[in-house]
Amino acid sequence: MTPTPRPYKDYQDEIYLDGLRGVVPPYPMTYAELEARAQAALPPSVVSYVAGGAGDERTQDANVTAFERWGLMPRMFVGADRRDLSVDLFGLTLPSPLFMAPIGVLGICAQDGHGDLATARAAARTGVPMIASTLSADPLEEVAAEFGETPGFFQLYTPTDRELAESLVRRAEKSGFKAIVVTMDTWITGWRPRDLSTANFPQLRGHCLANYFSDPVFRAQLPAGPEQDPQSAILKWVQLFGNPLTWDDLPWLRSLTSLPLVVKGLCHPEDVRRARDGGVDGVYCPNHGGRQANGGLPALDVLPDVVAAAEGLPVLFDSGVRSGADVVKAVALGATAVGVGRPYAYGLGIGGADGVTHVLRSLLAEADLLMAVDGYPSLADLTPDALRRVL
Ligand SMILES: Cc1cc2nc3c(=O)[nH]c(=O)nc-3n(C[C@H](O)[C@H](O)[C@H](O)COP(=O)(O)O)c2cc1C
Ligand SMILES: CCCCC(=O)C(=O)O
Repeated sequence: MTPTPRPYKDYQDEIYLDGLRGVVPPYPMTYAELEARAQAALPPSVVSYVAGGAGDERTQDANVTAFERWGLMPRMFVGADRRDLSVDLFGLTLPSPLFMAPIGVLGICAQDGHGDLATARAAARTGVPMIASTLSADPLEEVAAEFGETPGFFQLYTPTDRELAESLVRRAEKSGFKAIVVTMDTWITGWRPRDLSTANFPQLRGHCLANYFSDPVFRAQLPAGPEQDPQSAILKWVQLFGNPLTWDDLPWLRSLTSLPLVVKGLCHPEDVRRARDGGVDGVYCPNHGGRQANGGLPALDVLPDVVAAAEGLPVLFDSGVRSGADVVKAVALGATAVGVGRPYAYGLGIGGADGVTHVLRSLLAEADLLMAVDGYPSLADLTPDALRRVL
């Protein structure tokens, strides 16, 4: 089936039309303003958690500036009046390459504490898939129930207890998630000075354990229900959370599900090849937004080698994407789908589901308009040849 091309620029039309009626856009139109407004609206401890990264945050900053080193070459006489941003991923036709990267403890960004549900509603409205984190304030079944027609993916933090991992995956399958994304780079948290100086990390646990507390396998290991004895439940979670997996575990991970299996955190081409040989359906190349390891390469710089090593397997990318132009550049460098993290968390912080919807629609409108102006009517036209390195 040929997907109908979507004019994402319709968001621009709506904003101008509103302007003619005297309506001032309620949400910021640049990332800098979005970040500033969200950081002013959210409590300082939430800001330090969301905005912070590892070490002196050099890698986190480099993720963003890496995009400045690439420029899209404009092409004329193309007549790009209809753009097609659709993408085939795991047998699904997605309306665009954009997706929402998994964000744990997302609830704290929303006024009512239910940020996962609000984000899922924005996914339903925009068609932009959400990868729901294991670490959520709302059980995955309730998050999935908000997706509407938009497919959702479940991100697994693999616990040390295999039975619990299996249970989480079974629940995700039953709830209709369309892929399982296993995150490899965060079985232990990196050195995060902002969280250390506010010492707020332990408090976050009260806001992200709904999937564990609602899990029968987890509950069976507790002396009493988490409702009666939250302390024991949290201690049990600390024991079970981080599994330093090795390649010997990959066959087991693969056997967990017949859904598409994606491995998140792969940046080295040899790891990509090995994961591919181990039967994964997609590789996901981020550096966790610079939150885990400082001093590494910007994620965008490793993307071309990851794409080459993936040999045609879908490559999901995130880390540092802040604009529609960044989405276009990541696609041109070979990403099949492109994720954002902090931008939508900030959208949630300033406007709940509406704020997330605004952020996503703005990214899509900007990407769409860039493809129109520069003469790239479809994603297939966006190849490395479309880019030049800025010297
Ligand atoms: C507050 C926050 C929480 C995150 N939690 C998770 C998580 O639970 N699971 C995961 O795989 N990645 C998590 N990530 C990493 C994101 O999925 C993504 O890799 C990163 O945010 C992308 O970078 P960006 O924020 O620069 O767009 C988190 C990122 C942030 C900012
Ligand atoms: C224990 C990890 C918390 C969620 C996460 O992945 C992050 O904060 O980056």
